[in-house]
Amino acid sequence: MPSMSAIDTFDYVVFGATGDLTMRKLLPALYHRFRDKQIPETARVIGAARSVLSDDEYRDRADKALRRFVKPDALDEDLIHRFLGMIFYASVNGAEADSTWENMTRLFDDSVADKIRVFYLATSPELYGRICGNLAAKGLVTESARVVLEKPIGHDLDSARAINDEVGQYFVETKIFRIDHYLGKETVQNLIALRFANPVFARLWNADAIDHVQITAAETVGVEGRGDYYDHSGALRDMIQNHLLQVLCLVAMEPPGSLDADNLRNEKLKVLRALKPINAADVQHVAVRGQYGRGMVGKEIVPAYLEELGEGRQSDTETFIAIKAEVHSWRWGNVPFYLRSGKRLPNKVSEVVVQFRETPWSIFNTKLEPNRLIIRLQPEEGIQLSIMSKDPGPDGMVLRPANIDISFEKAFATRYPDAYERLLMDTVRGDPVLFMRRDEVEAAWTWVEPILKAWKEHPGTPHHYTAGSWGPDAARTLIQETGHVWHEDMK
Ligand SMILES: NC(=O)C1=CN([C@@H]2O[C@H](COP(=O)(O)OP(=O)(O)OC[C@H]3O[C@@H](n4cnc5c(N)ncnc54)[C@H](OP(=O)(O)O)[C@@H]3O)[C@@H](O)[C@H]2O)C=CC1
Ligand SMILES: O=C1O[C@H](COP(=O)(O)O)[C@@H](O)[C@H](O)[C@H]1O
Repeated sequence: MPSMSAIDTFDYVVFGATGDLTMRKLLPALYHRFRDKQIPETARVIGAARSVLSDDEYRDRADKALRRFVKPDALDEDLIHRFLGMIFYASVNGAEADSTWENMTRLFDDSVADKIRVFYLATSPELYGRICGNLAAKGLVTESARVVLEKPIGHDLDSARAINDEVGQYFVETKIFRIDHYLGKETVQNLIALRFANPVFARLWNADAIDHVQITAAETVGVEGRGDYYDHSGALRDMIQNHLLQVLCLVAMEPPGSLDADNLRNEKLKVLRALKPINAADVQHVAVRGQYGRGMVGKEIVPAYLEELGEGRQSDTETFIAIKAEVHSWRWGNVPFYLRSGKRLPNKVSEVVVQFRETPWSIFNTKLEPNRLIIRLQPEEGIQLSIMSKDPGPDGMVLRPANIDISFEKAFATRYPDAYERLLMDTVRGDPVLFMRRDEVEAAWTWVEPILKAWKEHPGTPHHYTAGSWGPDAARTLIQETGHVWHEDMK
């Protein structure tokens, strides 16, 4: 995979330039790359949205966003000033052919034909096809142009296919970058290193040695200002269909022949296609959905989901989900993969827990805990291996679990770039290895679709959980049925 070396100059056009994602993630990511001298000063960032703003008015918003979302120690007045000078704004409705496209096209009048041009679509996905069609009709899609599609790609399999078909009319697959920011996280990429650069794990990575795997993405936040989007989406679409399934793929895939994009993505695709299909009758046994009520996260009393949505709103959208998945392959036999994600949980933590099988026989009086490999994706990125160890002392062979603990922060003493920094640079480089191919996205939708359908046909109320707890009791029961416990309950 490529390193963070200087990249060629480019024009980066962001549709959705006034939105939350651009302000919170994209502009800070570009600023950081500029600060590290990766982006040349001849590059341009062109914001596009319907709001009518001058370049300076938009720069003013960008300035505020940087001061709010970049850590103070990375803010430098001279750098900010120079970075803002690279930003332009075009007021245009990307979905309308007869909108004010001249605001954008004039910015390219003098542009060199082969300058790299990236169109990043940070709008609602229903607009992707129309925006691409209009870009093509206005002559903006040059040989060196590529398009970045934010997740979610669609709302279900049909809409994902429709978006892929539409965008595919204007960009060939190799020029389409479907972003899943989890793949840009250093620790998620490190799963590949852990598995394929360390034979000690490689030889144990199968059903003979592994009892089960837990993949958790827990958040303390609620839906913040994104209630309208979230209520239409829910945790299954928002987190499982993309981020957690991508992590599962990296944990479960066979070794790719190389790190070439298609080799890697072919292996991930095989995992998605090997997931045991969930039929309608199974849904209630393998998937638990929950919605948070009022509670306490840390020291803060927080409102219920319905209160956050707004007065009088009713909703059966899930803010928590736990699923038992199985990968039907020789390697994984009957190893359950438990996936779990939720908002308003006690801690912000994303992790993979690989629990190994118990010893076949014990010569000790102490109960032996199974070995566990905990890959902490965020925060406090690192790896922990819990092993049974002799308790020091004269009392004989008393054993207790102890941890081999690697903190990446201590081991590598470096700043962890935000996932978007890496991914945005890859879109300029034209490197698709950390982006989802069309068939992967559609395979992921194919797997989650029966759950979505079952919930639609039998709406029911999601299980209640109190904000600040680890989700509904039913999630505990789901995993206990196969004799397992969630990681936080093991302690
Ligand atoms: N926010 C986040 O943390 C994440 C967001 N995403 C995805 O990114 C996308 C954007 O999310 P977010 O920033 O939160 O959304 P927002 O609602 O905050 O922003 C939407 C943006 O799109 C612009 N817009 C809407 N319609 C048009 C149009 N017809 N032509 C041009 N611009 C338009 C809006 O500006 P205006 O009204 O001025 O046109 C605004 O800038 C969504 O697909 C979301 O699911 C994915 C992961 C995380
Ligand atoms: O894509 C999304 O991810 C975030 C969680 O990302 P993380 O990097 O903080 O783990 C989630 O809050 C949001 O709802 C979802 O759309």
